[in-house]
Amino acid sequence: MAQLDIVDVGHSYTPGAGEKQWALKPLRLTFEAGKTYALVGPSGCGKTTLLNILSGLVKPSQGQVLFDGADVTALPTKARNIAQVFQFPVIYHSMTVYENLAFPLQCRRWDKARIDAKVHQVAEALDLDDRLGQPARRLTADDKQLISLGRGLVRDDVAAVLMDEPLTVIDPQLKHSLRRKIREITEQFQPTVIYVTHDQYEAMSIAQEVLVMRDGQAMQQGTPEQLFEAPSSAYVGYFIGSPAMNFLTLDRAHQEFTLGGRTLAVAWDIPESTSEVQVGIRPEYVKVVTEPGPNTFAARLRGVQDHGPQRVLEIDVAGQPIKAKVPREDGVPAIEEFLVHLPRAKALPYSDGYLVLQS
Ligand SMILES: Nc1ncnc2c1ncn2[C@@H]1O[C@H](COP(=O)(O)OP(=O)(O)OP(=O)(O)O)[C@@H](O)[C@H]1O
Repeated sequence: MAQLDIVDVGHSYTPGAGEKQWALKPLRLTFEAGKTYALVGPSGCGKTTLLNILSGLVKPSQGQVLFDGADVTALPTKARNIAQVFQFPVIYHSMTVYENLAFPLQCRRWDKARIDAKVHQVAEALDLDDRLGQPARRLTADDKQLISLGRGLVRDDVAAVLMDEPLTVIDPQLKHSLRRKIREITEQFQPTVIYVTHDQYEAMSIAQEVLVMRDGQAMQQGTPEQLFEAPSSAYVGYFIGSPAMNFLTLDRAHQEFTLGGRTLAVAWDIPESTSEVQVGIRPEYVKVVTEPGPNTFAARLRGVQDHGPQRVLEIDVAGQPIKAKVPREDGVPAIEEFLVHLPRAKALPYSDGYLVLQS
């Protein structure tokens, strides 16, 4: 498995049209060997373009693609030694499940015993071991896609496994277990995986690192925890997490920040020249409390959404709408006006849509 580096890679499908036409704005990225990465973002943000640049399907307008330090930018897909899994299963219907999994290894002239051991290992990980003798054409679309995944993961000599929305055809009921299976398999076999999805849950549950994209730009790369706890922009705060992160506009006098006339006790040091400051706080950290104290603010209940084991309270604080995600057993505040606590450690400063970094 290889480390993949993107060095000042940018791409425009309309060469010569200028910067505004970038499908992928020039960027530098490193995908470390043996890790699983998700590229996530809305339709048209450049995920597939980046994946296709890695696979060699698209030659970038500028920059270099390195596999373990070797420049592969000019190499075609076939010469890059990668495995690809697409939205729809790519399998041989005339072959059995076993033959489908063994085929890429036979092509690489592995000996029979080694192929047999590997096929059984991967089939077991995918829960396909009881169906190895079945003709692949008889399988459901879900199981066919499992074989596609298996074929991608069976070769441990590939530089990387590139997956483009591989769970699109999967029954929603099965998606959850398949995500878990992909996570288990990648932990077991440790391939370098680049996984494209527009679904934040999929990205956060499968990948060790997630790259959030917007308009051909990498907005933030980090672990699921980093993206949740410290979004570097309001965009990432909105895109990751459900409901989205709350943003409340503050009044300020030098380094004193207030909300509806009450002080928000935070240890921020924000330049005076910084325009409008907002506090960003995840709905999970907004707590309904009964006793006034530091960082408690008067709140008014506007509505309640039922999210199964949790409830989302729609609240007004100082005339601004926010949401609180609370365990179901906490119940709904019995009165329309109550207090919410915004914990200092979870309150982050934003200005002009970006996190204001603290020294
Ligand atoms: N072959 C192409 N020719 C011209 N423009 C293209 C081509 N492929 C993609 N684009 C444009 O490049 C931009 C990025 O598209 P890309 O397919 O990489 O995004 P994406 O995030 O993968 O979206 P989706 O999830 O819809 O596939 C979009 O504006 C798209 O319209």
